[in-house]
Amino acid sequence: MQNLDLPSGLGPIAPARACAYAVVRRVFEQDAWADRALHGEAKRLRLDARDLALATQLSYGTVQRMATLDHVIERLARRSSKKLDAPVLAALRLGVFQLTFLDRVPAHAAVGESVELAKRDAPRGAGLVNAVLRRAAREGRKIVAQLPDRTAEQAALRHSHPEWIARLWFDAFGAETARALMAADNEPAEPSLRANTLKTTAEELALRLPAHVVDEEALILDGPFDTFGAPEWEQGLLMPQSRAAMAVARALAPTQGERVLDLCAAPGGKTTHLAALMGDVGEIVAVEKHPGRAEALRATAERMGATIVDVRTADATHPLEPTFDRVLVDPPCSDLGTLASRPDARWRKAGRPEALASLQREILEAGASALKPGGTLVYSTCTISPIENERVVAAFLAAHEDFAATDLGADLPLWKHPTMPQYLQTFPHRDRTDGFFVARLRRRA
Ligand SMILES: C[S@@+](CC[C@H](N)C(=O)[O-])C[C@H]1O[C@@H](n2cnc3c(N)ncnc32)[C@H](O)[C@@H]1O
Repeated sequence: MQNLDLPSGLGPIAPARACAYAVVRRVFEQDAWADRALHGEAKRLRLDARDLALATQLSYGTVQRMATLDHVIERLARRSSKKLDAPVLAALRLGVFQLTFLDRVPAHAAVGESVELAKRDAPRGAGLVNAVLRRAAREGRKIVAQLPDRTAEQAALRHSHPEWIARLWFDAFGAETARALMAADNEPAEPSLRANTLKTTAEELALRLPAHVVDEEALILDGPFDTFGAPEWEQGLLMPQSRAAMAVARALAPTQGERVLDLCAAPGGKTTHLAALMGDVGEIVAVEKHPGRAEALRATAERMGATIVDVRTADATHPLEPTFDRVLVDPPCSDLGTLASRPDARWRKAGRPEALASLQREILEAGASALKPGGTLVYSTCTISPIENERVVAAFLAAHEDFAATDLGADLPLWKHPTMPQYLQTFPHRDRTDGFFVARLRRRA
């Protein structure tokens, strides 16, 4: 593995581009998570909030558009991208992204700085980077505009998704919706935050941050803001969370003094939301299988002042005694509703919704076993995949006569599922938030 550290004193390379280049290399060469790599590189290069915003746009966009960018590179370089040295490929991807998909980047900056980046890490490839990017400045947009997207395979290349995702959405929702979903995944995610009402209010936070208030908890950022570097984060005043994710704890609607079970709880966006809705009065048992993630969840609960959270490191597939008033089941899923905010996720998933569905069914069964008669259970995923959503709930209801779905679509009519209006299904292209599925079930008293 080559050393990815950039030399200090970056000369003519803008810090945001240096950061984006390092992030792109870490994601594709070291299998790093894009958000963590970005956070680390931004800190190392001491980016201010404005440069961090640009570095985010450049690195996330380049990672998301990888398949389309490689197509352009291969056409212009007349060779397979697999044959290119890693630093050359990273510099080309970053350069072609800017020249082909961004409007306000001067071509000389996109070309010149990519050449400089390649020169430092792979000097012999700099000439190729220069030649390909000069052609990309003239021809890149046309090559992309001419890509067809009639079939799922074509749409996968045009909108830079793995073919299995394109096929899943073509089959489930038809070509038009599938294309719109994929296009939305390549746009920046809505930058929303939840005010931790145990410590502050959305109104108070809006006075401190570049953000406007959506409702009593939700805010949307209007300008650059380094969330994880901000004192408000350290003080536990906020949680980055999509508006769709906020609907989950609200659907469960716990009240003060209740005993609540949260299965598959880390990193804890919903656990801490449940605690806030309960005014930190009652009990939340938060179950997480992975010890490191469970430990991080404890730290998050503490930072956010959620003292009623009892984190247990355990397997959520194990049945429990029916002692809980409310249960949240938020199992692992294919994450297809969050591809805009997790740019590398689409390239990681091996296309195994069936295997996930069987784990989801097991965890839902265990959650149901823990619910008191008369209690409420919410099943949620951050994916757009009928086999993991509607079908899991349908199979569960068919096997459990004492459970019935209660009408969530009536509470949130704009987000109701297109064909099963008792459930919620958000769509990034339609709702400008993550794609979540939420079902609320009641156990007969
Ligand atoms: C979709 S995430 C949960 C997100 C979380 N509810 C939140 O709002 O922040 C799924 C979590 O389930 C955990 N997990 C996976 N399999 C599990 C199992 N069998 N038992 C308990 N937790 C599990 C994963 O480690 C991951 O943290």
